[in-house]
Amino acid sequence: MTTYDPAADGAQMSFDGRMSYGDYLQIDRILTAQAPLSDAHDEMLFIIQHQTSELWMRLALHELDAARRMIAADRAREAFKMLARIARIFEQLNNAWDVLRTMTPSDYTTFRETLGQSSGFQSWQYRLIEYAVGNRNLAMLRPHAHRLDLMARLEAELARPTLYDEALRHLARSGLPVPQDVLTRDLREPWAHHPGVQAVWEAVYRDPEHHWQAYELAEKLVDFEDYFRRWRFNHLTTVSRVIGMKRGTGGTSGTHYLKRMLEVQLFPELWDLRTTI
Ligand code: HEM
Ligand SMILES: N[C@@H](CC(=O)c1ccccc1NC=O)C(=O)O
Repeated sequence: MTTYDPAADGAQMSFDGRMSYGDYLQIDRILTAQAPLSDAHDEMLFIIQHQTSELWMRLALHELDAARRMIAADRAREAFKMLARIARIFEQLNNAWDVLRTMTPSDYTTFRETLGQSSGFQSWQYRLIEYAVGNRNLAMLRPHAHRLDLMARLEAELARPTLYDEALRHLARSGLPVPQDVLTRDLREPWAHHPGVQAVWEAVYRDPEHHWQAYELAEKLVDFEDYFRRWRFNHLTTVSRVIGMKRGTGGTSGTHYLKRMLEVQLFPELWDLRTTI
């Protein structure tokens, strides 16, 4: 059998002056951005795990922005596709923990010191996601105070309605009795459980056929929160496996802090209604 020659099949082989794969995707820039500070074998894994996570977070933010715009324009059906994608992105991030978990405590201690006081706690994209979906803790702005550009982005996010705000405004426009104080709330505040909102969602879930779009939107939100929680849980489990009860490099109590974050509920009424309907 003769060796297969892709050129004979028509494959383009000459990229002098033509845009190639690497040009379009800026592969050189991505693949020169790994700079381990130690000789530890696992530091490359650690860096790539975080860099790929940040890339997926970039896409999640892109989708979250578009989903909110669609809901604000009463084009909820188009937002469903984006919300489904965001949940899948989180599934991807969840699966990625399996790779990092191959790093034992012995492996990690060989380079943990080189990380100094840096920590995922300072990920501004992660904070933007938390803010976009309603977990608006202003204390989390402080690690970014030295970067005015990032502060401006985080502040701009805090001035915008969250995903949940947009969903509730959409429901109000469609005629459901969303309480007025919810629609005019201080957007910089974290979401607080509201009985009037729960009553609206209860009405939707008691009669899905009459509120099909609101019902579908609610399930998309729950799905997202479900995957997001799994991410928090996987993080906590990985951290317990790798550093036990040690304090975090970012200065927090470590697993204790992460356990507390696991208690955050983004859309509390959507969970509580399951008990009451
Ligand atoms: C061996 C692996 C890891 C360990 C031991 C670890 C440990 C920790 C600890 C202890 C904290 C609390 C903050 C502190 O004091 O440092 C934290 C926060 C955080 N980590 Fe990790 N982490 C690991 C992997 C990752 C990965 C792969 C990501 C993905 C981007 C990540 C993202 C974050 C984020 C976003 C926070 C802030 C969470 C929040 O404020 O709710 N971590 N991590
Ligand atoms: N907080 C971790 C360090 C850590 O995981 C980390 C360090 C630098 C950049 C990203 C990190 N990932 C998540 O916190 C620790 O205490 O070991």
